[in-house]
Amino acid sequence: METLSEKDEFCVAAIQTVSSTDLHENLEQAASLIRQAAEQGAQMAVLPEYFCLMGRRDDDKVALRERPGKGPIQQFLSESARRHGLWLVGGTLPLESPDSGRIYNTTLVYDPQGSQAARYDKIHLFGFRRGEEAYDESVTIRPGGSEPQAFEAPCGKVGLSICYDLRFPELYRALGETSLIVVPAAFTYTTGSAHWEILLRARAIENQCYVLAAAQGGKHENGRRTWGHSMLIDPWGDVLDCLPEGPGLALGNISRSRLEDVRQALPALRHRTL
Ligand SMILES: O=C(O)CCC(=O)C(=O)O
Repeated sequence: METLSEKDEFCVAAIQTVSSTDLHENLEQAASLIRQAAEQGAQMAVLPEYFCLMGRRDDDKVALRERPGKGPIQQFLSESARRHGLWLVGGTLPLESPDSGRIYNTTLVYDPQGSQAARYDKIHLFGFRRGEEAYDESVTIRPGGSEPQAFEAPCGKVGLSICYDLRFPELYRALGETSLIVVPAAFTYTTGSAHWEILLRARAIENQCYVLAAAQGGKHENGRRTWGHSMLIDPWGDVLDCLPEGPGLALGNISRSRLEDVRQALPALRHRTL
């Protein structure tokens, strides 16, 4: 496996979608964007939360749930990773849970051979109510256990998180030192326009690592509006690339020397006392 010490840069892409209520259509959109990412040199691609379905009803995703290791969404992810020879962070998909009527909202990661390399079940479940707008994920989603999850890739340790997790900095601290944090998301237009970029940049600055956030971004068939602004942020907190709206990619390089420069110049990680 080629590592960053042999070649300093590792190219990553955040894929932004505007997913519909149709699984087939969504997988086609994802396939085309993964291909574009590979053509542009990405060695890792991250899909957004619920890239496979933005249903009309909350429990549409429950109906789509798969058993671990079986099912069309997992097959699609594994084949896509292998076909393009890249690391694929598979946004999120619904996996069965022990609760009847509730699923896990899960990120599965595949290596360039198409083998599953990591699994993370979303821990923090989004709840929001203001005026007409209301969400309560806990009705259809069972929270994952409180163990943070990460995997090793050529760019170093990659920490996993999903959407609303972004508001809980203790999760990222619990991951330990990472080169990259990935955030598949579907932030709402309302909360995203207020908080998304600030939270992402804060996580990059305080953990002195890259943050790659792949979002849903646009007006969906089910009436929901998502904020988009998929982006790559460097360990200094600079936004390297950002896609405001619509399907597409935010792309850039992870550089080990950039990570080391920032951590050496400002050794905040070593100054922690708690
Ligand atoms: O935290 C937020 O504002 C949005 C979170 C969200 O949309 C989600 O977790 O699905």
